[in-house]
Amino acid sequence: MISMNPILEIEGLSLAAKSKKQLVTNVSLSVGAGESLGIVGESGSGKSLTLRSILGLLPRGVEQVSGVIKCDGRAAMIFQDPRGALDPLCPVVRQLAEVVYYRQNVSRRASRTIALELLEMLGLPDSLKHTDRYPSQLSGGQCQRIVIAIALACKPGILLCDEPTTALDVTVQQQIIETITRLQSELGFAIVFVTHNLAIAAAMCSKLCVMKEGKIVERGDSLSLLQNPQDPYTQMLINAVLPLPEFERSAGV
Ligand SMILES: Nc1ncnc2c1ncn2[C@@H]1O[C@H](COP(=O)(O)OP(=O)(O)OP(=O)(O)O)[C@@H](O)[C@H]1O
Repeated sequence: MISMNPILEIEGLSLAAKSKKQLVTNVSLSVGAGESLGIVGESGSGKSLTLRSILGLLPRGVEQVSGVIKCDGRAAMIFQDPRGALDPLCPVVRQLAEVVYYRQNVSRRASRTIALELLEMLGLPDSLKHTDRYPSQLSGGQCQRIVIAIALACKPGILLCDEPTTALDVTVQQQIIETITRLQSELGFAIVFVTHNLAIAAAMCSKLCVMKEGKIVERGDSLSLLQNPQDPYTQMLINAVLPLPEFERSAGV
């Protein structure tokens, strides 16, 4: 699965804990400009560590032992817990304007104007524009939209998403996924989307990598991988997606 015109290439990445325990082994992948790649796998399979290594954001106690990561463009990341990604003591519009100011190299006045435009792009209510609100005064979905706006303020060539909808309820999950997809088609950035939810990954991404115990066990186009999974672990993941119950249309129901 080599991408033409790759914006991100990872070659032979291995990560280990300070205790020498191997956490990620020989992971290689590439993502083309404007492409979306989903990384799926159960908890602890190494998805987040792989994603974090792209930005050099490995947690304390984990180190890269081999491999090369080439990212040919700006990368921005959205995390699982939107509230935790925001400063609780700073109004959200000010946080957004601050990133615009430093990343886009514009005046303070222009940074606020651009921040307000980003709020609009993310479909956030007008009330946020007039009164500066703190993260604790926003819903989880609104906080995640602010986090996405902050990521977009960096004008990324690639957006790294680490389970960005896991902490949200299902209807808000759907809205956030639609928002990311819409912005991708408007702005053209590539996406790496990490999730344990195969259905979400397949809906969002044209290509998938399946990770198990720190290794990629299968990869391919989303549709063919779902229709014809080769690895028993991928088959198990697909079978684990619960089907909707069929409602009986019996008399009186
Ligand atoms: N700071 C750390 N020190 C030691 N081991 C760690 C550290 N952070 C993560 N690990 C281990 O690395 C492995 C991979 O973790 P990672 O967070 O990448 O998994 P994941 O697939 O993203 O899981 P989840 O879906 O639950 O977030 C796990 O076994 C985890 O316990």
